[in-house]
Amino acid sequence: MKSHHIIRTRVKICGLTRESDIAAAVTSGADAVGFVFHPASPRAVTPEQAAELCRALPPFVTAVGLFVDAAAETIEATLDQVPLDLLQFHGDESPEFCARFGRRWIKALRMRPGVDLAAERERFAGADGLLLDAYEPGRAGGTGQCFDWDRIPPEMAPEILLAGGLTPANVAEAIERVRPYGVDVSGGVEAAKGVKSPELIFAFMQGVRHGDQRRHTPG
Ligand SMILES: O=C(O)c1ccccc1NCC(=O)[C@H](O)[C@H](O)COP(=O)(O)O
Repeated sequence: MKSHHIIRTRVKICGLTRESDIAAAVTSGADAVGFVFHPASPRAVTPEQAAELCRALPPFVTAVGLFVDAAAETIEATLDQVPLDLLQFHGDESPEFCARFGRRWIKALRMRPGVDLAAERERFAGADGLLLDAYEPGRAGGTGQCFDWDRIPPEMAPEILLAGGLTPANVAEAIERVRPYGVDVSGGVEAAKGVKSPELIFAFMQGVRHGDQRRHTPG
């Protein structure tokens, strides 16, 4: 992914399951919505459900499909049914696997101890973006946990999507400190697992706007 001089942090709301979630994300100004095609997740949707939810999406809002070490046939069958703009690979997929679907794709990297971000960035140079998420042993993602943002090399920040434990209360600080290309949230805007809260989505988007003001206010 190319580095950009960012004046507005992009936002993806992940794990939407209902049409009212889409309405809240869209009306609050989210750039992207994520559908989790990982059966073990409490936010999982079927291709049929996701196709229906995509019908509620207006132009200029990106539909992202999230997979965790899914079989190629499963992903292809999903793509046959759902008009996804972008694939998000959240498991141990290789760069070659991620690229084989002829779609734009991003790779999630879990911030396990000792992860070599420079090496991962080189390995996934063909990705359209890298999403950094918290590491919790035995869980693939959506942990609701933050990782230490100081582990992100500043020169990488304009290319990354920051995820993991973001909430309306901490997103402004995250943006000011990390200065990422975008932020990604799931649990922080939920009333219960898999049930998004319109109020929390609006509050999160307000937090992003505050963060954007702070990232451009000289120290
Ligand atoms: O949401 C899940 O349940 C999930 C399960 C397995 C892999 C990834 C999953 N979600 C990924 C995301 O929703 C986000 O990319 C990110 O992890 C943010 O989650 P959160 O910490 O809850 O904000």
